[in-house]
Amino acid sequence: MAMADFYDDHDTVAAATADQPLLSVDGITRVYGDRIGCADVSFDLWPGEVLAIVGESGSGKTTLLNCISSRLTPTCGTVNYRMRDGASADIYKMAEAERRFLMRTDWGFVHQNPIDGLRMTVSAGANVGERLMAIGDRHYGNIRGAAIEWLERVEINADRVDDQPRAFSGGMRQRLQIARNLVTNPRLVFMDEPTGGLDVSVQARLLDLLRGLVSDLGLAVVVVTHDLAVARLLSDRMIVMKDGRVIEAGLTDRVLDDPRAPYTQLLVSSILQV
Ligand SMILES: Nc1ncnc2c1ncn2[C@@H]1O[C@H](COP(=O)(O)OP(=O)(O)OP(=O)(O)O)[C@@H](O)[C@H]1O
Repeated sequence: MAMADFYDDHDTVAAATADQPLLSVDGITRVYGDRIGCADVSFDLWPGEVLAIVGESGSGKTTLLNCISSRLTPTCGTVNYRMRDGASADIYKMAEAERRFLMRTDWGFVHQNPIDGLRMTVSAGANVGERLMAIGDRHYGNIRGAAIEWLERVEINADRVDDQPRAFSGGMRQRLQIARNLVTNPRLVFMDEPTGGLDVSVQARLLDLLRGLVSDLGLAVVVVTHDLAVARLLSDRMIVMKDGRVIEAGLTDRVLDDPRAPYTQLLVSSILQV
């Protein structure tokens, strides 16, 4: 497929496939030797839907996120993604180049630590512009213009465009990482503890910004968090993991207001007591 054709007919296809899942995860299991990372996880993610994966440390959240975002090959199970042309593709049967293209364009991945998702020794503008170049944009003026527009959208002053992220605060770096991910207009963004490691007031501002962007752009998101407040604010639906397995799933408000599994009840009540 020619890069320039990538976004053509997007709206037509999006309308035609709105009643089909964007991502279908079926029986995903990943073991590390005899240790279970995650076991037999299945769910569908719909276009524009935000799904939170919650659970305590070691419950398998990151393993699952990496398996469904093609960063870690599962031991068994399948992940099917509905491409922009409407066809469903098994992400582990794609050619490597096709998968990499998908990750640079239609998907985003926001790491907990912005250092893992940014290039620290190139300018903020280049960090954002680089993703546009990956989809074939070669016009310097356009790229710089889009980068500045995105910096402003994530509340970074345009006059910081030539600064390197090394000179940014933790919150600014995380917002820059978000801009870098969103500039290609992805349909699906994976986030691993996007507000972890930040001060509480910085977290609140970032969450607010993320919530606005997700809703304005109609993004589908899978967000891993151990923080139920993040799940409450961002997600429509959530799955609760324990020892690598899903022990409860449902609409976020339902799970948090009326948890059914004893473990979820414990999680929820421990937060309420804080
Ligand atoms: N590379 C690895 N090698 C061996 N075991 C691993 C590896 N990565 C994860 N595990 C194990 O898999 C299980 C799930 O870990 P995982 O990191 O997915 O959990 P998590 O819920 O994301 O935890 P955290 O919130 O602390 O990041 C744990 O028992 C962990 O020790």
